[in-house]
Amino acid sequence: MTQQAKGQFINVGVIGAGGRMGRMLIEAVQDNPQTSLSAAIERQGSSLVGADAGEVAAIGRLGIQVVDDLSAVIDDIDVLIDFSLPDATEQNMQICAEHQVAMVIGTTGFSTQQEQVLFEASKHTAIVYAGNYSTGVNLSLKLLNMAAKAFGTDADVEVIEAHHKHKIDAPSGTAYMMAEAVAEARGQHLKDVANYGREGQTGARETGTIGIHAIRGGEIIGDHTVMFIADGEVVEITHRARARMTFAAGAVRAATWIIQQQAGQYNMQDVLGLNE
Ligand SMILES: NC(=O)C1=CN([C@@H]2O[C@H](COP(=O)(O)OP(=O)(O)OC[C@H]3O[C@@H](n4cnc5c(N)ncnc54)[C@H](OP(=O)(O)O)[C@@H]3O)[C@@H](O)[C@H]2O)C=CC1
Ligand SMILES: O=C(O)C1=N[C@H](C(=O)O)C[C@H](O)C1
Repeated sequence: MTQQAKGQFINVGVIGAGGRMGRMLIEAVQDNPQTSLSAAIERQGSSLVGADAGEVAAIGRLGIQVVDDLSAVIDDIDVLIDFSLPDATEQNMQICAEHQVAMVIGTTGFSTQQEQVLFEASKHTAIVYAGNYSTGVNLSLKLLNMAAKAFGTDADVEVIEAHHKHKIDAPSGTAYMMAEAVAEARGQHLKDVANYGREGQTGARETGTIGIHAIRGGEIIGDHTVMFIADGEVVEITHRARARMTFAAGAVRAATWIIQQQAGQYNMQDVLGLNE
């Protein structure tokens, strides 16, 4: 029987509780009628350890102290939401796999080896992993699939993303997902056709390649545009995030869904039923 069927809250732990997303996630967990914050975790040495998680998120006291050790609170957690750093998420996946605690992962910038850790962890527990938890971006992936199939390689595709100056990885996880959606629809592997930025004597554009470009500045929350540049016409599919809460609310929705799934790796399109 699921937590919901028993009429209880789903106990959610948040990693990176003091981060831009962590604070939003604490608020989103408390806003969702099915979920309740049961643990908030920060890195060792963080000045926030010992603080009240609700006060960190500016939503008032919750009586949950920020801790620096996931293992110490793992038994209090049904689903762990992790938007932090690749190295931290890598360790957390191993702890969750060992304790069979479900995860919702938003961290971007994984190495190939870290993607392998995710694959192994998902044999033991249910994990949603997505570079973007907004409904709009996941819908855009479907539109990109349609556009890529319609144009094939008759259109030159360029992906442009823009984010705040604090972002430490590039291109964004969303830009990768979008480029992958186009490549897959055209029967290509992204690694064979991606062209990251351009500089110097590049030569003429090669048909079938996908250009990917990252802009960083100010406090841009997250903008993505994919251009299909064909002879005589250009189609642009653009998504602009207006508030981080759209990602946080999506991740909490994913938490309410993943608690009912078998071990395995899922994405936000699975959560939204867009893959049915
Ligand atoms: N999938 C999606 O929809 C979205 C994904 N993201 C991704 O989420 C990630 C976080 O983004 P953002 O919130 O802006 O970044 P922040 O730097 O604001 O937040 C990261 C938080 O994680 C903390 N942290 C670092 N190491 C550990 C650790 N070992 N254990 C626990 N906490 C730790 C940091 O602490 P400290 O600062 O003290 O080091 C910080 O509070 C990025 O990878 C970003 O790309 C962001 C938005 C949406
Ligand atoms: O770091 C961010 O802020 C964001 N990261 C995600 C990504 O890398 O795609 C999602 C969103 O665009 C915000």
